Order: sequence, then C-alpha cells, then structure tokens
Amino acid sequence: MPAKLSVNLNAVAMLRNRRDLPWPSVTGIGRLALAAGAHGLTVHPRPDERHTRNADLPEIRALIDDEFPHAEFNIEGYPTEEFLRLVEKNQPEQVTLVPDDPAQATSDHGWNFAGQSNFLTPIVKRLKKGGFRVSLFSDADPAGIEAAANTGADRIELYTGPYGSFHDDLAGGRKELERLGKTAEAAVSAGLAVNAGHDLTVANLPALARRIPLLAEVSIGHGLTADALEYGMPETVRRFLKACGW
Ligand SMILES: CC(=O)[C@@H](O)[C@H](O)COP(=O)(O)O
Ligand SMILES: NCC(=O)COP(=O)(O)O
Repeated sequence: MPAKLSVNLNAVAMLRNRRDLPWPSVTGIGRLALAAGAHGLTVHPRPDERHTRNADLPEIRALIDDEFPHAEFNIEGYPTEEFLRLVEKNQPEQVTLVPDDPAQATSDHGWNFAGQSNFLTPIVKRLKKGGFRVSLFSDADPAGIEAAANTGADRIELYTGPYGSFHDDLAGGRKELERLGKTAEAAVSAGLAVNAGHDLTVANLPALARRIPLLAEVSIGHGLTADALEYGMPETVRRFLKACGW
C-alpha cells in the first residue's frame, strides 16, 4: 500500500485567524494541496479554536466529498464528548486520538497505553462502531505497543517531534530514528498500521521513510506550511512527496 501525505491545515487557520477576514482560505489552501497530489487533509481542532475552528470541519469534508472523493479527512484531538460528537458529525475517514491537555501549546507526547487502556478501549470501540479508522498517538516506545493494539485501534501515529528536534544533531537524530523504527516494527507485528507526524520536514523525511518502509501515512503541517510561504503550496507538496519517495 503506497504511503500517504496528509496536509495539516492548522497553521493556515492560525494565519487566517489573525484578522476578521476570510483569507487565507483553509479550504482554498487545502484544495491546492490535494490538487498537487496530497492524499488527504488533517486538522487538530483545539478546544479554544486557536487555529482550526469547528466551522472549518464541514467545509473541509465538503471539499473532499465534492472535489477529491479519493482523498481522506483525518481529525485529531483529545477524546472529550464534545470532540467525539464533532467527529461523528463530520465523518472523517480517520480519527487520531491525542492525549493533549487543552492548555498545551502543541502535542508533545503519546498515550500511556498501559495506564490508559481502560479509558481508551471504550472510546475506540465507539469510534470503530461508527465506522471510523482509529489511530492513537504514540511515543517511540515498543513497550507500549501491545497495550495499544489491545484497545482495538487500527493504527498508531508515531510522535516524531523529538526526531524533528535533532535538525542539527545527526547522531541524536539517528538514535531517535532507531527508536521510531523499533516501535514501528513492534506495531506491525501487533497488527497495527503505522502513521507518523509532528515537526517533519523535507530534510528529515527521507531517512524516516527509509527506516520505516511500511509507513502508511505522514501528517505534516508546520514545516510544510513554512515551506509553502517560500515555494507555494503546489510546489511544496511536490517537494514533500519527492522527499518521501512517493
Ligand atoms: C498531533 C500532532 O502532533 C499534530 O497533529 C498537531 O496538529 C499539532 O497541533 P498544533 O498544530 O496545535 O501545534
Ligand atoms: N499529526 C501531525 C500533524 O498533523 C502535523 O504536525 P506538524 O507538522 O504541524 O508538527
């Protein structure tokens, strides 16, 4: 199965929210990304709506349904009742559950699968019953994978923030990459597919794609949006796809 690039629109929404104006258009930039070859769109609506707003979700859903029916919509977030109802209303192909506190500046850790399995399992069951593919945000730690699989989830999403932080320390990056690789191998052995995301760039993607050949999807927002300010979104999507060898 060819891996997929899902463009996260949070950073575009953050820029849009600076003024009470409708540009940059979240769906307009999403359309450019999909037309250039991205396989899907991702958002992480936060409770304070600091960037992606709840009102953006039906518009992104309609964009994919009407113009890019083969693309996927991935909604990320912490599974409060409000979030789960938002997901059930907007019907994404994939839901990625992330253990973020509302006050967090950004996502910075995965689930404690062993300690939170009783919390996660019924939520995963509800989402699976609703027909959603479920992915769980995961640190680079093979020890937690069996518990992750036992929740009934379909995938993990490897948190690649620590890997991305080694942008000028190749040795440190290689150690983190190996932890990611071992975690991915454990996940595949446990019957889970493997996504990845957070602070991925054109520079650090090639090594990740080589180390994890069974990677199913990367979701990228911050670094891709930064490049799009320089190269434009279509060219940036093409650069990221090329970096992945996809
Ligand atoms: C879960 C994750 O690592 C990202 O998908 C998340 O979208 C980052 O959230 P912010 O865009 O709010 O930093
Ligand atoms: N799940 C990761 C994501 O969607 C985007 O993360 P980032 O590229 O904005 O760090």
